[in-house]
Amino acid sequence: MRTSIATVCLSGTLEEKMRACSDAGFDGIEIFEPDLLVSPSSPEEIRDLAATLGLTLDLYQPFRDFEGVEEEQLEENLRRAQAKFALMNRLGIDTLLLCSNVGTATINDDAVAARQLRRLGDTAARYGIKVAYEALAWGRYVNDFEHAQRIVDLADHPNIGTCLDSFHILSRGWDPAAIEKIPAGKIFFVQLADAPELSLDVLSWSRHYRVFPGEGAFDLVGFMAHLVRSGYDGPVSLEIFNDVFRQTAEERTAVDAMRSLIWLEERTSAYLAEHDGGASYPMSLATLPRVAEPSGFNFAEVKAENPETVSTLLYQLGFTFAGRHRTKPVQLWTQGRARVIINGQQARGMEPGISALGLDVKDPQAAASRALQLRARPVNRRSQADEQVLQAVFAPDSTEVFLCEATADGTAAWAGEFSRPAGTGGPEGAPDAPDGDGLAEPLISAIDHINLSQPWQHFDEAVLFYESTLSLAPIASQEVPSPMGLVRSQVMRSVDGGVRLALNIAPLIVESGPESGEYPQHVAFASTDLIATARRAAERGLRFLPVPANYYEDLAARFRLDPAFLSELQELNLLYDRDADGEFLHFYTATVGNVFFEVVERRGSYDGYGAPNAPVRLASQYLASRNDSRRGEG
Ligand SMILES: O=C(O)c1ccc(O)c(O)c1
Ligand SMILES: [Mg+2]
Repeated sequence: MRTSIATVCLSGTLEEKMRACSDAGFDGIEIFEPDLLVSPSSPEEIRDLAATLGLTLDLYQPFRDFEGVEEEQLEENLRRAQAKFALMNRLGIDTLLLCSNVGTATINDDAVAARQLRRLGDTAARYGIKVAYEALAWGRYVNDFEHAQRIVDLADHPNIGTCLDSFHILSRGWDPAAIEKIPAGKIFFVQLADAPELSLDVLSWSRHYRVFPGEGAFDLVGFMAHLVRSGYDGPVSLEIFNDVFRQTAEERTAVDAMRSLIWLEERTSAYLAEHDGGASYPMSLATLPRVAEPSGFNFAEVKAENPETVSTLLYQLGFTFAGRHRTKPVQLWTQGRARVIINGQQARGMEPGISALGLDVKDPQAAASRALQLRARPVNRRSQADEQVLQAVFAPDSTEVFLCEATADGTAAWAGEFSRPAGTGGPEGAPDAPDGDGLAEPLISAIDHINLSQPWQHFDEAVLFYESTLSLAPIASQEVPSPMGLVRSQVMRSVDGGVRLALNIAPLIVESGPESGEYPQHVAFASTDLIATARRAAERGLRFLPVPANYYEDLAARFRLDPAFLSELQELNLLYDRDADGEFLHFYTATVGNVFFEVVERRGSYDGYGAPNAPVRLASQYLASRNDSRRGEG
């Protein structure tokens, strides 16, 4: 598949955009006319730069408001087109995008539009140029790709064909299956865009909210399948009008864009293999190493200059100090299959915070290879010759994601690098935890989920990253009110729930709030007996996140709870939720730096995260941080 991207997707100058597209690995670009008009480079210089960068110049766009006009206006439009054809000859671009008329059309007659397009085709032919006619979703008379195709058919000119744009087709609800009926030779260009579901006029939706494939709600795999079946084999180009992308560093957006196309190509290939058997088509689709979804969390890592700020909480939650790393200032704390690494390296002056997570995968090499092919940035951590070489990549928010080998017995292959000298207690400053706590089974069995706050600008990118590189699927997102703003929460999970990541857009109060990316994040542990876990933690002096009495009055009103149970919840600052599938009990620790912990117990088949309780947590944390900063001032 030949990949292309419109320069309108990116920030920067035309020259910067071109370099970013080349670096990200695109085959070609569409030049968006306003980008050329403001460039100090001549058309010839742009042509040379493209050649140097190894980019093809696939399309010049957009040409507007041509057809369906009175005769006098048509002559004017042809003159205007001729000037652009001459310019395109200098650029070395052979295809022009013509949008269906949104402004000057006064004649609603396909025969007239077709006749006028034929005249345009005659002029274009003299310059060796093809015109790709695109039905804009808000076109005056032509807003449906099948209608545009009928006009192209009527025009019946070798230099007049169609441009298909997934946004205009899917936003209007047109059936993309009709693409298969268009003769491949008549599809001159294809543009792709995804978009979130919004109730908005199509023009505003298109100009501000388009996103890369996989970041929105459109079925682009289905769209691509129809396109491939049509026999089309030209460029597949991204055309994303998005306010955020236009403000983001162009290198970053170009990588996000490339990832979306690589992923879409793979998905389309898999879809066609499943639905069309061995059929072969002119467009060849590249695939990636197929990897199974991760089966669980291998570890969570917290960076902390003073490890005891974090290890104290872990001890109170019943974790055991499992040892110190042979060569680094790194501690391992475990309970059941839950492992938390406290990393003191390069942590000077930093608030404690989640720095890495490990996922259990079947084949770490294959998983890493897939992630790298999807343009993930590799993490290069120095390791000794006799240590496990761990595969890791950076998530968009810079969290390091380690791809670890899943073991049948739930042990970690790297754990042997940690040891606890015999006869010694816990690490200095942290209380020791007696092994096993005298219990047959640990109360905490595993990491249930990890919650990462995302800078709002990179939220869509993060969703696509986790879906494409790690095969986690997004479930419907939720909005939770907090005193600092609405928090959008998007859970990405494996099918069996072994891995659950909750991505939150961190609300920001610009003057006094935490910096983006420093909003507290948390690790949630699964307990088999939440009340016992909480009692032990209380005995060990845990600072629970306080829950207001109003909450428990509301609980009593909503659920008929046994009064003794209710007062036990209240006494321990526990939260409660129930749905048709089961019950959910949970509590939160106080926050240290930028991290806190949660413990959850799922009863029955409860599969959520206690969303109705999230506002309580956010408000309580807000209050606690206010009090902390007031104490700091006094
Ligand atoms: O919003 C527009 O004007 C516009 C221009 C060119 C396109 O290809 C398109 O899809 C939209
Ligand atoms: Mg378009």
